Amino acid sequence: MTRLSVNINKIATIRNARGGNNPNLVQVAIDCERFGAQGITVHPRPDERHIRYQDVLDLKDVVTTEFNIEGNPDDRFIELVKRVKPDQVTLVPDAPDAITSNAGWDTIRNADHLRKLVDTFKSDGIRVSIFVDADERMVDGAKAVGTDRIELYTEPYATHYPDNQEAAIAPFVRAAQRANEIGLDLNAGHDLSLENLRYFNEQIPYLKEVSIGHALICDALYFGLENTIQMYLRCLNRD
Ligand SMILES: CC(=O)[C@@H](O)[C@H](O)COP(=O)(O)O
Ligand SMILES: NCC(=O)COP(=O)(O)O
Repeated sequence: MTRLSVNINKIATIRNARGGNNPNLVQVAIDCERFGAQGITVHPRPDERHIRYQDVLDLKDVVTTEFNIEGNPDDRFIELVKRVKPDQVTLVPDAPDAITSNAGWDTIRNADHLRKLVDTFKSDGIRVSIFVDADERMVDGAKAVGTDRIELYTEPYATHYPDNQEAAIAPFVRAAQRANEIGLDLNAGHDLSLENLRYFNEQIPYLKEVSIGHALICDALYFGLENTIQMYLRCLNRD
């Protein structure tokens, strides 16, 4: 079964637009779980343009499914994650000024750095996932630094899916097979949507979890949050 973790960054974006507490991020997280989400993902960024560090502390007390914190492991992020002790931390190499995540780690060039990070989080009992492109060398590099999981960066899949599904999925199938062969569990995320999710999940049987934010929150404007989460869950149902 592939689990759906709802990324609530965009809820914080809307809240921050007016400076108050509407929508209430904590209540939305509780409601996402009530509507069927099997995890909550947040991606605090140094400028706190959506998720604030305080939000992560507040969410720790209410998330009852899987809590996944994603981000670039600078000192403040490391301290936050070690304080909150979520179920999973996903390490993402995004620059502070990036509009959104735009690449996976070079797990070979950054091996020493990643190994230390993996050790520090695992020593606190936090599962570690490393964000990587669909490249078997990067998958092998992730395994070598001791991570529990990888998250495949799916933006290239989402971009090419409308033109050629088979070509778009091919590198992801190869990377997923490699991860499975060497005993790495597999997550995926970025720009997954109602259009492209079902095919991705069908083609990659080893998938443990997808984290989805942008498209899901956009869809919720039309279909409502409960309906939308149920629609995404149906895309993940392989029966
Ligand atoms: C790692 C990843 O792909 C997502 O966390 C994505 O970066 C969402 O972040 P934003 O909501 O800031 O775009
Ligand atoms: N890890 C990916 C994520 O959390 C959500 O990415 P997106 O759906 O907002 O592109």
